[in-house]
Amino acid sequence: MMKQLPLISIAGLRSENVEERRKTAAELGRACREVGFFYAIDHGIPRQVIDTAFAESRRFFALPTEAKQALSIKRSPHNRGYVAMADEKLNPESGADMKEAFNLGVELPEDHPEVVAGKPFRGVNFWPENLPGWRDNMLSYFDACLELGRIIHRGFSLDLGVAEDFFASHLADPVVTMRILRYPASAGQSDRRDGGAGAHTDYGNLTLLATDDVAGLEVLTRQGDWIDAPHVEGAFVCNIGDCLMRWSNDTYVSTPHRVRPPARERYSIAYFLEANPDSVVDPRDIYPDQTPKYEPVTFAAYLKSRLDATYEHRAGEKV
Ligand SMILES: O=C(O)CCC(=O)C(=O)O
Ligand SMILES: [Fe+2]
Repeated sequence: MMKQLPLISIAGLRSENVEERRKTAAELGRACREVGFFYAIDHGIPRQVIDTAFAESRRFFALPTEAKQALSIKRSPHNRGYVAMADEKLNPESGADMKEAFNLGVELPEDHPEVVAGKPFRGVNFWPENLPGWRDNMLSYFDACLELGRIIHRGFSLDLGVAEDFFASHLADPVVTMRILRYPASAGQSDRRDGGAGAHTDYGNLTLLATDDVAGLEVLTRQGDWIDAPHVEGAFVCNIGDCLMRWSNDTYVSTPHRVRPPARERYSIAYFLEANPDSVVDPRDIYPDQTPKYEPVTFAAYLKSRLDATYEHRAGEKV
């Protein structure tokens, strides 16, 4: 039985030498086919950028409730803003998630033509007031993750046998959801194993998750066992989302995971790298000779269908 997730040094993906890149890509590929999760070390994002993002996250969640509610996701048709405790059910068949979250997307100015046109997922970010430096620090983390996510996709391309830059155009102007998360201490009150975040798969291509040292995340292996995904110093927990599973005609797997109510207050930052809204996700582009298991779909249409199922406040919305 698989007891722990694979740990992969991804420094080789930045090598000039294609053989080095291929070697790392093959390791990634194995993990993505077998469990859909891996720890990435030697990822190149400075520790200080990550530590600062966590410090800023604490600063945000410590704001008074009214200040957070003023930035509510319910005011954004673009999946940005604050999600209050118990407002989300990642597993609709289970209870509400005991967590609060704040979502950021790609930073766009108010006068950006796609923002003006009201294009789905192309809205402005909500920024908290009176937190000097917060925006810049969060955007530094955001940009570092975007670069890392693109590099990991080059590894996926090498492994899947398409051109190394296959995903580059699909990630040129992508939808990204970066979400800072806070799970309150459960104080032994909840015996729901999924009380922090209900069992779910992620929606996009690749998730880069940074955790603090409080345990909670669990992953369902293909053999049907829930295993712990403990914090590993200096590593991102990376996982494949449903969109990449679909794109790769189920070659890579998107794996259910959940967060149990933590013993102590827990913070994490999930970075969901998705695709350009207009990118057509078509398995035939990767495997022209296989029978496609899925119809082509634009990324935006796909994401909308998934979000509508997760949030009651979105029910019946156009975007
Ligand atoms: O907080 C975590 O460790 C995981 C969060 C997660 O799976 C998600 O937000 O999709
Ligand atoms: Fe997740």
